[in-house]
Amino acid sequence: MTVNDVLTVHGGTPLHGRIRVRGAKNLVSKAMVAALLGDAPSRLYDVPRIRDVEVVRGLLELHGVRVSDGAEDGELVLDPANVESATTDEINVHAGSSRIPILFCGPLLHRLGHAFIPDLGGCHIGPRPIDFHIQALRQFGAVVDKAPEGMHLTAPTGLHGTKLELPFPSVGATEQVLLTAVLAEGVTELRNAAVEPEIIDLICVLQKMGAIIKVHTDRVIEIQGVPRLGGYTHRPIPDRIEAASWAAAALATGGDIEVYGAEQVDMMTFLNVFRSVGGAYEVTDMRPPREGSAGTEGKIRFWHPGGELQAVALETDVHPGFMTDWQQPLVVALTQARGLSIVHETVYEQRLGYTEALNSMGATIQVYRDCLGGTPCRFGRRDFKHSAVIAGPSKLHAADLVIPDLRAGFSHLIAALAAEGTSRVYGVDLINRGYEDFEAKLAALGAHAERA
Ligand SMILES: CC(=O)N[C@H]1[C@@H](OP(=O)(O)OP(=O)(O)OC[C@H]2O[C@@H](n3ccc(=O)[nH]c3=O)[C@H](O)[C@@H]2O)O[C@H](CO)[C@@H](O)[C@@H]1O
Ligand SMILES: C=C(OP(=O)(O)O)C(=O)O
Repeated sequence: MTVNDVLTVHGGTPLHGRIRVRGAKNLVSKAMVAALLGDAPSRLYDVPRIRDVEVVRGLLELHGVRVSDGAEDGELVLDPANVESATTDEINVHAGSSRIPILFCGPLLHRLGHAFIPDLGGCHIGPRPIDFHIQALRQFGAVVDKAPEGMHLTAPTGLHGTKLELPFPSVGATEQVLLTAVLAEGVTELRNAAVEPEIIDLICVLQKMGAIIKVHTDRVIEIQGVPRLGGYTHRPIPDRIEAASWAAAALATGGDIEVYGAEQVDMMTFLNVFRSVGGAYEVTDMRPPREGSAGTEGKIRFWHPGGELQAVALETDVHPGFMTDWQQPLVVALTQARGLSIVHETVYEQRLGYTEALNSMGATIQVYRDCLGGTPCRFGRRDFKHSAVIAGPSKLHAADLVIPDLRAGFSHLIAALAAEGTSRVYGVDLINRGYEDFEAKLAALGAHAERA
């Protein structure tokens, strides 16, 4: 953290105005990796300027992919004509910066026959093992060696389709299988796959490149390996996590925010909870251009309609459940709801640590080891405080806060904006990992915040 990595936030002003979300962090970075699999350039639109994109761009360039900006703002052209090896030292510059490097395994094995993967970064919200990834890669025929400096992989006899079943519908492991299976010889069947909208969008990207992928019911995905893939041209799904984060900010501060680019279909579960808490929203669909009239972009307007917010019980879950990344920002709004809200976090075992900071601002949140909900969960009767009871409404007051991870960071920011007085939020640069231009957006919404 640098001395300048601090935001002074003067709270108590409702956020009002409009912002725009671009391509989803959790799709864009994977689509960029997918470009490695093609033998022709790919074109990706609406790429946000966020840290994870910079990391993936750096790693691709180290491996010989020419990445250039296209004519449109946010357009990237990725040319994999000269894929080449990079040294472990060069790659390790990106150690600890993102989770995406693990997805380079399959594409690099296909293109180079070997791969080196640095230690992963990402949010500290539990141990986040990669055992499903390694097990899957081994089943495809990869030899995986873990070393102190990172992970080395080879594929002495190539990669071959296989039958897999994930112990939990992991997003990353499903992507790992997709990015490996598309060029593997033969058929791959993946059971208990994740089916998040970002996964479906990645499948669309791969299909545009020439892949054959069937999504069956009951979380089964079948991939028919093909001998070659071309490039793609793709406009990604919008960032539903960022959209929900601004929605939570509108509710917590008593404000009114129009989120351009937000799409209802990917946010249905969030919208139901938002309405149950007492938030109001209005969906305006995108209008395609017609003869004589320009098209208009879709948006969702989120606002606090006045009156009291109501407590809710919610459980985070894999899609189509309530997404775990929506949890932290929404909990800030729940501190303003009357009654006892219950949150059962079933995806990550340690994603409630940030509630201590909210308590230091006047919230009343108690965390429990028990499962406070009916969704079967891997963390019950173990030493993980993964359920929370939030008693509200609480008057929040200013505090000094240190940002622990991306979504908790955004929730600290919302809490500081909702609180009376002036807070200092340390480590705000972490928020750039997943929220494009968040300081400019805050200013556009009328927030009073300045660096240091
Ligand atoms: C870059 C990206 O897209 N990040 C998203 C992705 O993370 P990521 O892909 O890392 O999340 P996973 O879906 O893989 O993780 C879900 C759960 O499975 C466990 N697990 C996962 C892999 C494994 O090999 N072993 C294992 O035990 C994890 O510890 C976690 O408890 O999906 C998460 C769940 O929607 C989101 O919160 C993250 O924003
Ligand atoms: C957990 C998250 O991301 P990552 O997997 O990149 O750490 C997130 O975006 O909230």
